[in-house]
Amino acid sequence: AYVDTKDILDKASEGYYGVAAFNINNMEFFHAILEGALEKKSPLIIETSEGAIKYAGMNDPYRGARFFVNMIKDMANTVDIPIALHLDHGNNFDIIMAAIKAGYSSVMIDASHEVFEENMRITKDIVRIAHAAGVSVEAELGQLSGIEDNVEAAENVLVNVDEAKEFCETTEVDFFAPAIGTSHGAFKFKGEAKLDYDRLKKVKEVTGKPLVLHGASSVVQEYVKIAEEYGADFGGSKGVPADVLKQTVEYGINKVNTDTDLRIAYVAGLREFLAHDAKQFDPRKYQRKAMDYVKKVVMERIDILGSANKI
Ligand SMILES: O=C(COP(=O)(O)O)N(O)CCCOP(=O)(O)O
Ligand SMILES: [Zn+2]
Repeated sequence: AYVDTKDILDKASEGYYGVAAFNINNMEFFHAILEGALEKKSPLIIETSEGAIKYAGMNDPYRGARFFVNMIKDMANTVDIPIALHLDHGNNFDIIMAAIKAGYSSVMIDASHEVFEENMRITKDIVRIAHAAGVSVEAELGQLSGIEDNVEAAENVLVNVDEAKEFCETTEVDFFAPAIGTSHGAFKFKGEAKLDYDRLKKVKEVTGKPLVLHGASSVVQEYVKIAEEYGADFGGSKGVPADVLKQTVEYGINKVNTDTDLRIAYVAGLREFLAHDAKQFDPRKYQRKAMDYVKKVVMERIDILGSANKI
């Protein structure tokens, strides 16, 4: 069934387990993810960034938003796991409105690069509009290093616990993303993967909200190696280890954003298949291994986060 993201995350917060939010840009990733979630009987959050919506809509965001809603809502209403569709890193007002109008379950307003008061003001406005339309809202405090909402953030700015308390009370966001040391992409840490667990625990205590971890991919070396065997160069790649991920769930993380792990698994499968089969040109065949690797990563992640059989 097609559900509100808030419903999935309130249950996860109650039960102290994590639900992965998988990013997609096309049909094949959606199918591979869905196969995995169905096999694990896990609730499923599908999310699309503004880039994904522009990509699917051939630069018409409302068309892109409708494409994803039609594909996902229709499928969701024919299967018996709860599925929500979330706008990830909403930054552009028109794209947030397009997602709400098209029928997304929830939207993220990411004004985390603004000063605190401004982030709060903008978020409060979006919450009012989204709630009036029955759509739940995510927002973020602090910054992940690397590219975020098209803004180059030089280094990590960790969430301030007192600000988090005031922010969540004032804006009434439904779920909240505290920056605790992760970053987007495949090169998250120079040295050891260290997250600020103490800060996370305090944010959970003072906000009581379902919490979101951005930049949560583990950068699974099994697939990095396969991709590199067939020509990829992912040297120096490092993600959030599974045991660290489990710790964050124990301290209150409930939505776990995962994009890079799926991208690496897919490109590993594609490279491997094409290196061994010089004759195949049917996209339903030459993408299958790539989709199988994505499905495997999805199922492994569901086991790590504890959302199997939680439907
Ligand atoms: O937090 C994450 C993913 O983190 P990951 O890189 O660790 O998978 N996300 O919000 C995914 C952001 C994807 O944006 P874009 O489509 O513009 O590349
Ligand atoms: Zn993110």
